Amino acid sequence: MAHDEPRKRSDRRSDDDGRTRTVTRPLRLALLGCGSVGSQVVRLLHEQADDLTARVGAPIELVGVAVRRPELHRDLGGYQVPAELLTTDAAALVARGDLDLVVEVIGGIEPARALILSALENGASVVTANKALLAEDGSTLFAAAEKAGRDLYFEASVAGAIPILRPLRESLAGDRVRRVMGIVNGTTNFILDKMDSSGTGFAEALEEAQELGYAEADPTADVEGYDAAAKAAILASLAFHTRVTASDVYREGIAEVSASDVASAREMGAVVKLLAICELGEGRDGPAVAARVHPAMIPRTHPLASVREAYNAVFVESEAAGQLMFYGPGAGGAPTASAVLGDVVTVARNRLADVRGAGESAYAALDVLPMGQTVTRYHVAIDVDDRTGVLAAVAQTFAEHGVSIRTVRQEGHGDDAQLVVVSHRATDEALSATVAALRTKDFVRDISSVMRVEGEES
Ligand SMILES: NC(=O)c1ccc[n+]([C@@H]2O[C@H](COP(=O)([O-])OP(=O)(O)OC[C@H]3O[C@@H](n4cnc5c(N)ncnc54)[C@H](O)[C@@H]3O)[C@@H](O)[C@H]2O)c1
Ligand SMILES: N[C@@H](CCO)C(=O)O
Ligand code: NA
Repeated sequence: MAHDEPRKRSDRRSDDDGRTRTVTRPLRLALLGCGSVGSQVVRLLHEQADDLTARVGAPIELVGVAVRRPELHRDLGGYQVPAELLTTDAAALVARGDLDLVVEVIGGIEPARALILSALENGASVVTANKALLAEDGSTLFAAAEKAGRDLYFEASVAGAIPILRPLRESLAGDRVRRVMGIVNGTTNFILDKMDSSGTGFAEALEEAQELGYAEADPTADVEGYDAAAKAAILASLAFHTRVTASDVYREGIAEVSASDVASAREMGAVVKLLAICELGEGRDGPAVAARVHPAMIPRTHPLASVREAYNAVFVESEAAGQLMFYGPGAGGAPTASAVLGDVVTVARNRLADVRGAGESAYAALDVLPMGQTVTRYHVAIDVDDRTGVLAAVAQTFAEHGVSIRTVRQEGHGDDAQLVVVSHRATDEALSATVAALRTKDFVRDISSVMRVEGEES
């Protein structure tokens, strides 16, 4: 059904006493996918129907649920999904033409992308939790929403229940964001927290995360930083009004983080976290965006250091507001469904009022800095010969690459001698060249730990 002419959403009627009242028809919602998140969306829509009606101004009617195996979805926590609502034909459901809202919680690129595009073309607004799709091809979705005059909301796609995209899109729309630094993957935070609190190695901590159901059987997306990189792309796009895709984000996972890295961090009053960092840097032609995901040491006094277990948090620094911290559960069916429902209410209100919320904001169109040009600091633990002049030679190597040293300390003596150097800020290119040069020196026996340091200015 063409949606060029808005369907009539309410009628003005006169009561017997002559007062007019508004009769509003229900808003029709279709759900795509009924797994961890989708099943909780159905539950909340059902259990909170009266409150949602009051908040939106019209009832939200669930008119279809696309699933792969209907026999698995009849009973959702005691609520019987009417059999006639379940369908295995998601494409037909989104194309039926009378939908107001479509919630996509299937995940992945296809068929999610085709279904979202069809939903928008057929006149529905869309709410999605799909970080992978938004980070790969958000601009296609935004353009389709713009063309259709409909909304595209996705709060659940980054840090689950934590309100962070709405603050960036709306609350901070009058400010100038400088940096967004977050722990946006619960699985890896659980593993690193375990390594920190118990001294175990990566493999053992991963096994425990898998036993407790935090990590998937194939943990690649979390452990190698792909999940966090997708979220970083979404955060950077919103914070800096620039299109940033997952492939623009520099990415290193946590598989190489060793028990001795964690112990070394502890020695200097720091903790290792997998950080997603989106910030403004200096490009050749002015300000540019830098977006990266990698393990880093942060001081234990930093707000992000207190984020334990599988929790998420996002630390935002902006010009006028200063420092803001958003903290909470970054995953799980019900917490993620909370974020989805929040978007559903907003989008439903907009449909009733025949207005749109904020669309894509990419007007700044900043360049994205390569990792080599990004400014950071390094912590380097160097196993060295314990003799006169070695410390001076190490310092000389840093100086030759234009990298200034902030602190240096010696651990152990003789065969166990180690120099632990923390640099001042320099480009990643200069810092990695320094480490490469150190590796060639005859007095260097091994470089046992190299890690970036974040959370302090100098
Ligand atoms: N689970 C979380 O904690 C969490 C947190 C934030 C965001 N998300 C995002 O939410 C989305 C859903 O995640 P989930 O954890 O609920 O996944 P899930 O695997 O539990 O559920 C997805 C469901 O979609 C179904 N499905 C697959 N293809 C389909 C198709 N063609 N038609 C109909 N149904 C189909 C699957 O059978 C499955 O039941 C993903 O984009 C994910 O990244 C999840
Ligand atoms: N796998 C993610 C949750 C979904 O984004 C995590 O571990 O945080
Ligand atoms: Na969120």
